[in-house]
Amino acid sequence: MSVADGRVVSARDDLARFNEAGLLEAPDIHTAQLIARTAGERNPMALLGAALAMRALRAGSVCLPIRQVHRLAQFFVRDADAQAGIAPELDALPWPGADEWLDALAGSPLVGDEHAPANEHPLRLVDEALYLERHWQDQESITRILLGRCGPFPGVDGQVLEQSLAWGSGRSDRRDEAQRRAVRTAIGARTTVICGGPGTGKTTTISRVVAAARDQAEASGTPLRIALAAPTGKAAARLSESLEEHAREFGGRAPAATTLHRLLGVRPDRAPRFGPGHRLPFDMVIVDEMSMVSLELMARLLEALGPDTRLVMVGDPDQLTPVDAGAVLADITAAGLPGPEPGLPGVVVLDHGYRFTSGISDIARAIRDGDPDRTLELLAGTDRVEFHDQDAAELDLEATLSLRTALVDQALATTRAAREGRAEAATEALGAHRLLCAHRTGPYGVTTWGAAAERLQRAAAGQLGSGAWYDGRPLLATRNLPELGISNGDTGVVITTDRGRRAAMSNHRTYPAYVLEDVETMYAMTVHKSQGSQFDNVTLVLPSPDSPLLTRSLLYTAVTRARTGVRIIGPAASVRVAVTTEAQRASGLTARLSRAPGWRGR
Ligand SMILES: Nc1ncnc2c1ncn2[C@@H]1O[C@H](COP(=O)(O)OP(=O)(O)OP(=O)(O)O)[C@@H](O)[C@H]1O
Repeated sequence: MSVADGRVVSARDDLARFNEAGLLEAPDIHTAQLIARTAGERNPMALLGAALAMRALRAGSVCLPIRQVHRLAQFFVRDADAQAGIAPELDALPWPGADEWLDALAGSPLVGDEHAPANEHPLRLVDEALYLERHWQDQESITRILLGRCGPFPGVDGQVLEQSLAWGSGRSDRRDEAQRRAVRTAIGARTTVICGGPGTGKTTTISRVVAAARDQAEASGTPLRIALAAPTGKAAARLSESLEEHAREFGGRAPAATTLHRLLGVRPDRAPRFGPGHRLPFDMVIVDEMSMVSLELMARLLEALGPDTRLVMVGDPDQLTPVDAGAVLADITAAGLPGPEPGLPGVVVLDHGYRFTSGISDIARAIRDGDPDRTLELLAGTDRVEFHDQDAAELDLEATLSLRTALVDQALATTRAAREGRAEAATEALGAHRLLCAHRTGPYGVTTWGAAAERLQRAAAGQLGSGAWYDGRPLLATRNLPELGISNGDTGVVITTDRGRRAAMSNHRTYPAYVLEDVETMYAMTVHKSQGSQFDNVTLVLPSPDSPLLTRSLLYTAVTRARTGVRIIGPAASVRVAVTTEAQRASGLTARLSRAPGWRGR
């Protein structure tokens, strides 16, 4: 068996065709062949199912729904093809008929059914979808635990809760009502989801939930046992920082947020420290940025929670999904979590934007609604929004005055602050504008656009030397450096201080060059990397309409990174494709929850 140019030489017949088309890659085929050999399975349809289930997982799907495999397979793209904007040609491939394929899978020794004992088969076919056993078990675990966690949390002091909810009275604002409902549910229910776009008051609401939980603890004479967590170090740091800002308003300090991995004590090659046999010792666990939590992490989190711990999940289900398989926030939201009492659902939606200029939130809404005409109409006629309806690869940066000006102004402001050693001013100037690309490489990618922006900005700011540590150099951390308090995705600027050249990072600390190994120069970044950050102005480079990376959540995430201004470069056809393409992440979670007796109608 050998691999040449990503082609698996031993892949026979159908598998070879799917491999050549770029749909299946070496790990998918090798794993499928290995498990088939172990079980003595030779049916090519079973092998193809197994290999595609592996592939689906790498594309973020928890299972392979056999009747929708064609739709899902649009997203099974080799990374190099995706970056080059090449979509797979699905029609030319020898797809088995769905009925025949399902029969072959049901009869295969590789595949168990819904009632098969755990771990007896490597795969499982349930509701016409093929799962890898481990992911089926995670999905079942989530379903079972969530079902047991619906409804009211016992022992809530209703009178104290009413007092906690009495903020803003006198200048009461109807828009606060959703936030009040969120706090009421978070305190009164075992499980709550609070969702909303950027600036809808999610963090404000978290701090109010913490204050209300503290009121409950004080009333019962017990200490407050609360944990705050997020899926990434950067998101955890950002949450801690925002809560600190709110602390004055609500009295007392919120506990520092940590990563979910750290909270659970996730260890390589061993079960996490906290799990079914050793539960987390909290009355409440609040998880922010839930849209980035995978199926597997969600299963581990729920398994570590006892019935006496409330869970509050906060996030924006319309944002890009996690790197690993699953889209649990969107799935649970779609299933409609039951709340603590009739008329009070477990999912609370915050839909008033407090931070955006209304133009950007209108565009975000049109994208979220999947309305390409309205999106294009708003892009053309909204203040502080620019739409360059053209192929971005043909754009002349020098001749595009508004973008050129934005880049030059940013370089001058960043460099001036850097030379004067003003760390905060330098990082602020860096955040005044961000160039975002959907692709990493190629004519629409970060490498091309970052290089063009670098040439322009360095020339404008007079940074012509060849050394890496020049004033104003924008930085991006590419790894978590917990000992330095730096998270993967943190940005910064090289500045001159009386202690020499240092990196002023977005965590408000400065570091000497020699301690920072895993940082890159950042003149542009991918939309994925930008998730969880906001900038005053954003320029988004869209690829051509045939790019398999163009999806609604990508465009929504990019546009909602901007606080005040958005510029989009790309043809209208690409906007249309993005708005109308929902990224497909197959999962059975919504269906299993919705179907469970007692889920709805509680
Ligand atoms: N009820 C309210 N009345 C007035 N201002 C509010 C209210 N809720 C939030 N804000 C303000 O709106 C801004 C955004 O709030 P917040 O940071 O809580 O939103 P968010 O949803 O967490 O945003 P992001 O997703 O970007 O983190 C803040 O300046 C906050 O003070």
